[in-house]
Amino acid sequence: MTNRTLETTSAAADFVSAEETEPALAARTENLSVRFAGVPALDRLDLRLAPRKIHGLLGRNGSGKSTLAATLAGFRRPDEGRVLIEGGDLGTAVEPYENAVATSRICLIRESGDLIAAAPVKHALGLAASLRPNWDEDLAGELLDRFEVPTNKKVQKLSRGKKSALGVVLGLASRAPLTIFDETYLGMDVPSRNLFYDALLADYAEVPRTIVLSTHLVSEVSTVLEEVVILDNGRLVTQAPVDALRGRGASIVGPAAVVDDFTAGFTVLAEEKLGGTKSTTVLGDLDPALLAQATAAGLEIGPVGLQDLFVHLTATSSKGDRR
Ligand SMILES: Nc1ncnc2c1ncn2[C@@H]1O[C@H](COP(=O)(O)OP(=O)(O)OP(=O)(O)O)[C@@H](O)[C@H]1O
Repeated sequence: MTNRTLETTSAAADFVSAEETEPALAARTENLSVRFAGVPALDRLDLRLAPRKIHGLLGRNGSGKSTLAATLAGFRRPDEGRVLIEGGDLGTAVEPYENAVATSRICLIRESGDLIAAAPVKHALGLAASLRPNWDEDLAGELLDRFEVPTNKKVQKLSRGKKSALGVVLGLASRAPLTIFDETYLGMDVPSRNLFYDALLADYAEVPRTIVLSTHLVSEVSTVLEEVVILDNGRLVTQAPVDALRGRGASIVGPAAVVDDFTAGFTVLAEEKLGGTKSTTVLGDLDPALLAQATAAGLEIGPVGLQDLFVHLTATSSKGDRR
């Protein structure tokens, strides 16, 4: 056996053992409804979050993302239906609400931070270390340095961006089998958010676990996500792997007149023109004959952008009964 084969075999073995030994939780909702003063924020949701995947929870403002995140984490009791969490050392499926063991395995980081404002940052870190069974002190230190979060300051004295960064540090270093970031990183500037995405992917590769990123910054997170849940008006619009979603349409690029000719009859999601070149994003399947025709006409075909699809799906769904 060559060295290279040996290395490959050992890397594969490491991967398999990480898959088998690292804790990760699966979650599902069954007919889940949550109402505020009788108005549904979540309306009969049935969805599944597979373990060891990075899920995007996408929706426009007020679509129910935060309510779903809080209910998944056991912060809120469903009005109807249920949330079930399973896997890891939890054994069979359990409802997280008022379940101390389950909630210690779920880390929800919210924009509000849920931190004691008057306490120093190091107090928040100490509390997380005592509550989180998988807390990684070294990772926390490394991330605090990277995001330049001062640990002696009181939480309330941090800028919005540094508070968000503290949330990211707490969320990642907790290494919880189900980790949910509810738009926490939105207070961070673009370079810091990029640092977050890099840190998330690097740590996820080391300790694969179930991650949920709730956001409306769809294009920015699209390269990080494996699975997507789209909500609108408290209802599930779609749930699918990112690749499958991207296959629901295509972007066609080429000379404007040729693109217009080719895309006539398709539902157009987006159009962009630069000089004589045009890019049109369409919905629908391009069969092999059409693809061959496009290539012969000198057109370039690519997958549909997640953002274009998101805008289309939520716009269509919102035409119904808005609350
Ligand atoms: N505590 C509350 N009291 C009353 N209504 C609420 C409460 N929390 C949420 N809602 C309502 O529930 C619906 C869903 O809100 P939610 O915050 O879950 O949406 P979201 O997708 O997270 O929105 P955003 O992207 O703006 O944060 C909205 O209509 C909102 O007004």
